[in-house]
Amino acid sequence: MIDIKAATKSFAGKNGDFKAVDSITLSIQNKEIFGIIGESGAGKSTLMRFINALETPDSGQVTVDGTDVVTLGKKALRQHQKDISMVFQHFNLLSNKTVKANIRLPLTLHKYKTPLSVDEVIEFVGLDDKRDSYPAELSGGQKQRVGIARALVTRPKILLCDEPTSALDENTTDEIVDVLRRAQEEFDMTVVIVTHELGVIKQLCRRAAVMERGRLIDTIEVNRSVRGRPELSYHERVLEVLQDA
Ligand SMILES: Nc1ncnc2c1ncn2[C@@H]1O[C@H](COP(=O)(O)OP(=O)(O)OP(=O)(O)O)[C@@H](O)[C@H]1O
Repeated sequence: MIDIKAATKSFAGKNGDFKAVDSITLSIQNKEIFGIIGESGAGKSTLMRFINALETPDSGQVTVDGTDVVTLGKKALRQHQKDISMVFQHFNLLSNKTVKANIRLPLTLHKYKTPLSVDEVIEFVGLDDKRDSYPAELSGGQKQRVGIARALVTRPKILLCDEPTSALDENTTDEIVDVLRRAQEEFDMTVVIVTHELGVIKQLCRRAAVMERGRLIDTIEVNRSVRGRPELSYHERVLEVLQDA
């Protein structure tokens, strides 16, 4: 589905150019939930942004669904980007629009072949009672549900999530992880998730790439038999961590 071959991207740094992504080769399968992990600045977001061509590698190939996305013309690029949605760390909601209007926004910007209905995605993310609220009236978890609903409404083939839970507390993180897992199953998407939170990878992904200073240092099969325990309450987690139970 997604094939990245020897992709490299340099940026200008204080001490001259440096490679934010350094000759990375990676395949992500259709309908997979794939994780990209690494410390801040490792190049995770840049690598993920190759997929929807928000960044273009200086050299190497990025192929999505058989199409080389590096060389696409304007029209084909727009079509490619319409098949891909993003979920952001800080939600990127418009504060002067209601939940419903935020979710509808992509449909007002472009024509999509088979969009979902706004009501359907609002129900899917569990925000029926908040449809007329404004972002300032929502919790962080609710804001991210809006972000996910907005991403789903166009019925994307690929969902790119950039630190989707990093602004959330642990229990809310588990709820959002659950929404993302259900979304992948229900809407049959390939999901790529960039995060530095290992627990999120463990709960969601079958495989994960580990990046360090622009390089792919490992691709790991995640052992999901010992997944996190989202059923624990906040108090139980506090006891588990602080008392090492
Ligand atoms: N447009 C840009 N111009 C210059 N430098 C950039 C640009 N985009 C990213 N970088 C630099 O490239 C490196 C990798 O950035 P990237 O955002 O891909 O890392 P990351 O692993 O996602 O880190 P974080 O979790 O902090 O976002 C960083 O040093 C960053 O400052």
